[in-house]
Amino acid sequence: MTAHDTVVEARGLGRDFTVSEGPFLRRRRCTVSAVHGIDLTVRSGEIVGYLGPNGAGKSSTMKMLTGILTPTSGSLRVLGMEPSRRRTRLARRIGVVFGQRTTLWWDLPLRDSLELARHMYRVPAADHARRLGRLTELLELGPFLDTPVRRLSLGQRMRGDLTAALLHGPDLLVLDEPTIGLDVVSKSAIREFLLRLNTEEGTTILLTTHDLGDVERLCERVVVIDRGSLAYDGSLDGLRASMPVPRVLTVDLAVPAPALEVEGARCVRVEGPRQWLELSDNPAAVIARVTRDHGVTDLTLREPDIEGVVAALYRGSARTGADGTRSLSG
Ligand SMILES: Nc1ncnc2c1ncn2[C@@H]1O[C@H](COP(=O)(O)OP(=O)(O)OP(=O)(O)O)[C@@H](O)[C@H]1O
Repeated sequence: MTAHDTVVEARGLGRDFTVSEGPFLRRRRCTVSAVHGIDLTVRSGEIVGYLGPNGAGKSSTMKMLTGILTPTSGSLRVLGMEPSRRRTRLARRIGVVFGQRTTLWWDLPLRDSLELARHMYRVPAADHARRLGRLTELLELGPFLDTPVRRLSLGQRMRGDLTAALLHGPDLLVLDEPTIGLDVVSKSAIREFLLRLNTEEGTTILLTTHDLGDVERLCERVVVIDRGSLAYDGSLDGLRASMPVPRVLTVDLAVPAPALEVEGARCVRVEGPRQWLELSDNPAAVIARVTRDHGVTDLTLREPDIEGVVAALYRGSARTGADGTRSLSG
């Protein structure tokens, strides 16, 4: 596969659901449009974050990409195949991990679960042994390969699920919230592993996440979807620049004081000795001013999380990014 191969090609992709609404006996059938008019091209070797608020249509898109759901409009090709018609063939070339579900057998040792995955994907024994050896090393599975899955921690289970999804050497890895519920160390281990997988094996990765840390560490490109349609496709910096969401500095004063007046900041909340300042200047300059003029016991700087950025996008402040990224109003 060359670097310019297209892995995902969606044009005008849509999925409607028919649902019953209203009180009993007066129920009406109506159509919910979960996804509509999505144009998306993902090229080989990219890591793309697919972001959006709850109910935006992320899972529905992922299910169409993996062939679980059939689109109701538009066209979709994944690795040159129409997913819903070539689900089994496609499954041999993609890996899928849903962070909140496991594909591992609860009562079996991890090693046996992975052996079953080998049979499901019909991976030759020698290939399996080679890949399992490599993944065991990279994901440090050794200490718990013989532990039943039900006794694994969430972080260990996620490493097991990633291994199961990668043993057949897929070209595309689809991840739904891969770090949800994990502690900081486990999150970091998973992110570093995914980066290595991408750079060393060229695996294309498409992931949904609500964690800005995942996006910042992994995704050069983010695609934002809201209310079923594409809202942004470009870099994270471009997204941030196109809608500045203020950073907030929390200041703990030695003694309670009225709202601080500091150049480059605006006090938005006071609670006893603690104050929250929205910054319009660079944080270092504001921190220098605050500590020069006031007795401060602690300072915390909070970056806007991805939900905040996405929410701002839908308060109508989106513009076209300076780096050529685009944003469409939803
Ligand atoms: N099987 C279904 N039947 C009816 N409506 C559905 C079905 N699946 C999804 N929807 C609706 O489609 C819309 C998009 O849902 P989807 O699960 O794709 O969003 P999401 O972005 O993945 O949300 P979350 O972040 O909460 O998982 C929602 O309004 C949801 O209620």
